[in-house]
Amino acid sequence: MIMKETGDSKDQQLTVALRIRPVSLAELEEGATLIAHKVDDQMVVLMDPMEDPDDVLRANRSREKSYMFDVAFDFAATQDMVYRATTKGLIEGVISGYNATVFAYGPTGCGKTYTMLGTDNEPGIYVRTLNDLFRAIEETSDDMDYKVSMSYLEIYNEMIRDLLNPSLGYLDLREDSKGIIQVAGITEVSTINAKEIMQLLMKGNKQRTQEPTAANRTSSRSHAVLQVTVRQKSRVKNIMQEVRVGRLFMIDLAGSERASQTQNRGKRMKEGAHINRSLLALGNCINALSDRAGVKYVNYRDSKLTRLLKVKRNLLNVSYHIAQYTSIIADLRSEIQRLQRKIEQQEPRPMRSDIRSIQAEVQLQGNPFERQEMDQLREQLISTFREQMDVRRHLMELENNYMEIQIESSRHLLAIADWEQEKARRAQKWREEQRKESYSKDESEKDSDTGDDLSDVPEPQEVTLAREHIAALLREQDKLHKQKTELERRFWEVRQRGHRLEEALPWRISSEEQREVLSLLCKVHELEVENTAMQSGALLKDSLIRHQERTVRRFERHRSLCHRIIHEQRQIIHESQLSVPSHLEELYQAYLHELDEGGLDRVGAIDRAAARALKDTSVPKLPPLPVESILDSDQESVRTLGSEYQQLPRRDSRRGTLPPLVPEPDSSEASQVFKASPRARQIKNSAVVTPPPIHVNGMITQEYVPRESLVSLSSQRNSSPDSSDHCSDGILPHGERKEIASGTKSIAVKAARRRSRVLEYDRRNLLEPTKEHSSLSLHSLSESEDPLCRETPALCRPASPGLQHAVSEDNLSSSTGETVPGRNGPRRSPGPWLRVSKKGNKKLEKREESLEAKRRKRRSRSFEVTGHRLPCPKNNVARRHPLESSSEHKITAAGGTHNTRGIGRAAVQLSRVRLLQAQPSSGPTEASSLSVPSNQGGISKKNFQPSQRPPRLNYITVNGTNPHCKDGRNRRC
Ligand SMILES: Nc1ncnc2c1ncn2[C@@H]1O[C@H](COP(=O)(O)OP(=O)(O)OP(=O)(O)O)[C@@H](O)[C@H]1O
Repeated sequence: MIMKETGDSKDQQLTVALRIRPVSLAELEEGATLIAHKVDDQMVVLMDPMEDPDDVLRANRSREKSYMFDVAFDFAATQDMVYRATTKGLIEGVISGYNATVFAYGPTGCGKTYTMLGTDNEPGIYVRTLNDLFRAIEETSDDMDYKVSMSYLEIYNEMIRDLLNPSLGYLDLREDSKGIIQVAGITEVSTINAKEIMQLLMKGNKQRTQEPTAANRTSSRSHAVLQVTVRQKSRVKNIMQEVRVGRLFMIDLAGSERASQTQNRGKRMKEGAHINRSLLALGNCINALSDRAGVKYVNYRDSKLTRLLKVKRNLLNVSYHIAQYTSIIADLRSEIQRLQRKIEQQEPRPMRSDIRSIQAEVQLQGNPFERQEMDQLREQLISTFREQMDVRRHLMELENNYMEIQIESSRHLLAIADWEQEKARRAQKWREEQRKESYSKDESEKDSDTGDDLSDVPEPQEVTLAREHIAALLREQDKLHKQKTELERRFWEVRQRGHRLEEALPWRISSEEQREVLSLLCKVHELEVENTAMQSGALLKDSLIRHQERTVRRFERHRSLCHRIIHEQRQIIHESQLSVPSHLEELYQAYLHELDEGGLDRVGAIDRAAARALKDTSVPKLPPLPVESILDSDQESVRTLGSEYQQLPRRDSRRGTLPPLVPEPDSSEASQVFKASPRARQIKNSAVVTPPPIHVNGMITQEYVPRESLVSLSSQRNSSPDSSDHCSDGILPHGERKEIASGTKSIAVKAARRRSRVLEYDRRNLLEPTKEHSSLSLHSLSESEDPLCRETPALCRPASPGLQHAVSEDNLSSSTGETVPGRNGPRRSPGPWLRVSKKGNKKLEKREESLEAKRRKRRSRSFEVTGHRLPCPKNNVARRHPLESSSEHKITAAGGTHNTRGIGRAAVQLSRVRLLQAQPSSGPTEASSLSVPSNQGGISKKNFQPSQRPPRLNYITVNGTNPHCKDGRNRRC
């Protein structure tokens, strides 16, 4: 019987095969009969040798037994059949680093040695296995480096002897540091010669302890173990070299016997006892290993055989020493050099066909006169093309510089605007202090100490420097503009010259082939020019995308600010239990709905996606540049971009109705303040396709084109020759910028004028017909700038005391010399807020009026600006509206008491909040695009606060796997 075992303890495979030995001649002579019969490939029947048909008492008690095996062979089976069925399949595993054991088990004389060792003519499993093993190694030796060693030993009476060198005596079993059992001092033979191995084995087998027994004349009284070790490692050098070791044990066990049958006595009997004990230990181990329920402990120590066969992990990782790294590196270097030599030896192949070499070939075929003519023409063409390219490149550089100057200018303008804002804030503070002091003094004293001392506030050095820089940048810009105009003119001329040469080709060159070659040359040049134009376009596009992304980020920031303001105001309403007009409530519901739907998030997402798409898209192929508009290639990119904007979903256009941006430090405040400047209008009318202009109270104040885009686009506009008449910078008309630089007028003054114009316009067109509207100019200011105010006046009421802030005492319109109509017009019902204010002191009201009258007389030459700050975020909001002051007279008109001031302050705050929302609004028509269906789902959100939005639940789905096994154990299944 042959058993084979493979794998480690977690994956045992045990195959049991049975071969029925033929009856020997001697046995036949003794009248023996065959009692084992193979029924099929797996079943064997063992007849009852004592069966006697005449024995009536045992007639119905047959002792016939059937046994099942993995494979069953009868006496006709050959050595090769047995080998193939039991052992051949193990070889692949062994050379891959697995262990395997094949052993022959059975009673003495059953044919174990014959099966394992065999004869010269009929070699058994040992030799056949080794033959196939060596063959397999040879087949894979290109990639792997193998080392095969072999040892042959016997275990006799629990003692180990080296069969290849018996003189060594008995050997010990030892376990090394890695837990591998080794036979200390055993002879290991490294050979791949099968014949040699056979001789060695035969020789070793003769050394084996054999004694004649009653059952077998050459009975083996020991276990013979042939151990074949295959070590392998990859031939590819690596830092961590993996060495795999596979072992194959082929064992010819001593025959199990019954003392009664062998009739052994004395020494033989003692041998038999050892044999049986070790076979029992082996049987126990096999049973334990083959127990599928998972036996935790396998007792290998009961016999030397089982200890030797103990299964251990057999993969060794060898960390190579640093010296070996050096050798690996050296190997790799030499490999690189070898490959480099190989590349060098290869014939150089032309990468692409060169137009000039083709031309040379063609020329060789033409006549000398034509050749000369062609040479001349070619030279002319090439020099023209070269010149064109030079000019084009120069233009690109200029445009780039131009853009940088504009960005730099924007930065300085922002610094100036910041200072104006700061100045206004200080003025406001100062006025408040003065006012407080004035209350504690009598009337006569007030006249002497209420002068305007702020005119002497020294300007910080950085602001002065900013003004100087702007002046220098303006000069630089002028210079660049002139250079650019000149270059454009040159480019035009050269381009025309090239065209004329191209047109002259047919009549100057008669050879069709040569004409073709020159045409090709022209084509190549055209492509080069196009390429340059594309690069220029790509640069512009990149810049626009960057600006756009920044704009979106700013919108998002601003949106979160609005959320916060709405939320806080809502809380005040809620806490004060104020009644909210129904239309305002509807708007609020619409706002909540939008939040729920994530509409604004989608807008942001669309923006980002569009920007990404633009970024990812390769530079679009531009159409051939017409000579007359070659310089407008960049504008073409802008157009493309514009059209891409247009293709965005409808919602995207709503961005135009969003509030104005809170500028970032690098953006241009001026471009914001002067958004209605001629320059901006020029851009609006340019070829750039943009969403509809944004109306604030009927006036076009801003286009959708982001401010930063305005800055960058301006350079492109200026690239056309006819742009020279316009302002030379991208932000402001030249004159205005010079004014800023010289500091004769502040930006604030300019903005105030514009604001007043808007105010006046609004008052006339929008507010007066609405009798409900307040006559307070302060309210008017806020309402006039907010479409929401027009639709929902309640929104524009003063905020609760919780939002009170300081109030400017200046009249914006009077400071700019323009009157505000309707100041004394009908007042809006004060509502609950005003009711609160009316509790004020009338005496104080009177005093306030009187003060106001005096102050108006002393009003400074220019208006005073205030810089109210919202609680958060400080800078952005404040900076955004440096000029949004409210005037003292408004307060007076509202009642002139302390309490009324309080109302006014609150109103200022509220109006500021709303200004942020309102400024870029598109008026009523566009504003409608902002509104979303109010609470379509009919869900009541009356008490719903933004902060109380239900948490979003994320469900995590684990696909198909249960972290716990069926058996409940927490391990990977
Ligand atoms: N399949 C076979 N075909 C022909 N002869 C066989 C076969 N099997 C065994 N024999 C012969 O039977 C005899 C006993 O065989 P063998 O020595 O191999 O038995 P064994 O199991 O090794 O006995 P022991 O355990 O006592 O060593 C040998 O002479 C051998 O040649």
